[in-house]
Amino acid sequence: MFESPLKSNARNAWSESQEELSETEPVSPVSKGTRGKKKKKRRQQPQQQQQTEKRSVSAPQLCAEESFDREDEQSEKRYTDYDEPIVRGIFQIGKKSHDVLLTSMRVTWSPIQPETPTGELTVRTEYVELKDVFGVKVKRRRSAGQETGGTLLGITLFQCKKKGPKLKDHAIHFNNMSVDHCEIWFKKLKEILSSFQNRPKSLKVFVNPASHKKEAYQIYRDDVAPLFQLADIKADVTITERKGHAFSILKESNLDGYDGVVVVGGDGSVAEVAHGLLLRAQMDAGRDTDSMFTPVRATLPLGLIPAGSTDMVACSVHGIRHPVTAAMHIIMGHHQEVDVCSFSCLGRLLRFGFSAMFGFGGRTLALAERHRWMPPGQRREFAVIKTLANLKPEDCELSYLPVKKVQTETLDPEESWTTTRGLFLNVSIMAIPCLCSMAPRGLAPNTRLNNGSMALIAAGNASRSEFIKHLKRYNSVNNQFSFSFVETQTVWAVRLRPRSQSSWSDDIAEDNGEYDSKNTPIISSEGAYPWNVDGDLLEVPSELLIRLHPQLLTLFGVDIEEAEEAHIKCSCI
Ligand SMILES: Nc1ncnc2c1ncn2[C@@H]1O[C@H](COP(=O)(O)OP(=O)(O)OP(=O)(O)O)[C@@H](O)[C@H]1O
Repeated sequence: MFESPLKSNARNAWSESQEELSETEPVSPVSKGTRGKKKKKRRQQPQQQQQTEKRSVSAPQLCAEESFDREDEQSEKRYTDYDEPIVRGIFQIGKKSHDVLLTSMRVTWSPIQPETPTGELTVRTEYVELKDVFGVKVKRRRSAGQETGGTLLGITLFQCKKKGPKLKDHAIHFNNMSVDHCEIWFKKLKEILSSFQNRPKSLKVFVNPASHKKEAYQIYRDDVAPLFQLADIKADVTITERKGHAFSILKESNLDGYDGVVVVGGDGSVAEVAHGLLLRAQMDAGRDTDSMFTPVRATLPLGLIPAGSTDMVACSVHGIRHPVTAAMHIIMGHHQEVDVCSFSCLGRLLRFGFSAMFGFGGRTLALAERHRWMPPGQRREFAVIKTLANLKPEDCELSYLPVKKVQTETLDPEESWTTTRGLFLNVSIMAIPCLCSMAPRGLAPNTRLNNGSMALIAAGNASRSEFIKHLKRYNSVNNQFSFSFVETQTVWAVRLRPRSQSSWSDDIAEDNGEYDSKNTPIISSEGAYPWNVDGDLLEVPSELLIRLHPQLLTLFGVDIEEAEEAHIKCSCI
């Protein structure tokens, strides 16, 4: 059936605004050559050509094999290499009429030009691969306020284009006012596009309206939803009302009809949704999460639209903090397997996640959380400065399972653990690189999204100034690990048991004199130690076990090698 007028106002407005683009940029030029002498027999005089053009406009050629004579077949081969032609016709692209051919793999077009007196003709053939096309729409001109009908102008293809590290949408207009002509092209293109299996058709979307500068909904509405509509993706949107809202929906709802889950927010939202998806998978598979279970993979891929303040997970999987790039990865169905950690205490699963920090990282977050009344940037800077001022090492027993040791030895797993006891300013465990503007190469630059291992980065006891130098190097070209007190390991599992007598509640006691007047709630529980797990505060009463689970989750995105350039400098230290 001939679709259109476009279904929603938003879509109409979007599509019609594309009509303003009178000239289409050239896309993927394939040949600039001379097709003169060889093609002489086929070349028509301008009058003949006009007739052909008129005929094609009212009657597009469906390219059944028998519809081409031998010579035509040869010329088609030149266009398509090996691809069978499906339909061929004439469209105006930009200001010129073009001979346009659809095959199952691409749309190819070349301008129809009169022959020169010498018979030489330079033809610029261009094409767009259908694997890069995510939408096709009928293009109509409508007057202001008109919602249906309108003059048919042709069809528009929407292409996903790579520009540096970004993905962008790009419209290519094929103008032809014949309804029959456009109908055939539209139907054929739709058929091909709907056959791409990885591309989602229905998504569950969570938008956290409280993320960062409270712009998540606007980002979704303006940058993402119109692209989903162009790609004919149905989006079931929940605007979360509180922490844990997305988690409870994922735990309890029927997710059968969805091809993926999308979160619009920051790392805290991503962590909540990733944990929800993974926990749901364990529940569905009957895993006992109160034991040393082997987790099953999440069934649905997760898309991340960055709208938070750090967006480390989104940056690690897209290489850039750019909502349109993130949306295009979802639409095109780019899948990236990602390693995930589980965090358990006393044999019980606390949560799934990507990264954890103990010591400086945990204390800073705990302090920032207690000052939620401050604006986010100010709160973080305050917490970093205050924690640095009170910098104290943690007395811990740190054990880890190094990757090499387990691979090369067939020992009892317990004997493979390496254990050290000592004072640590900070201990980080990261399953993914954790790229962010403050650490453009990543907090763990030597780990990859799915290399089957985690980075353990332990900063031992050192002076405040040495520790600050180490932190500052995350935002510079110098190696942040080339300090004698910093040790890195590639590991499969980590156990950390704090042995300090003083828990982080001591920091609160120190802090209370100054901040009681603000009525800041004390969120610590006696004897619990603060961990920063994906930007979320996790209070752990005793030893925490962190295990790596290779490729447990699929994200929409690609593995990137290059980090986003740091545009924002960290001014807090
Ligand atoms: N309506 C809401 N009001 C308050 N908090 C919410 C709401 N919906 C979700 N949350 C919670 O807000 C927390 C923080 O959100 P999020 O991570 O998206 O933003 P952020 O903290 O600004 O960004 P980042 O984590 O990248 O620094 C999440 O843990 C999430 O569960």
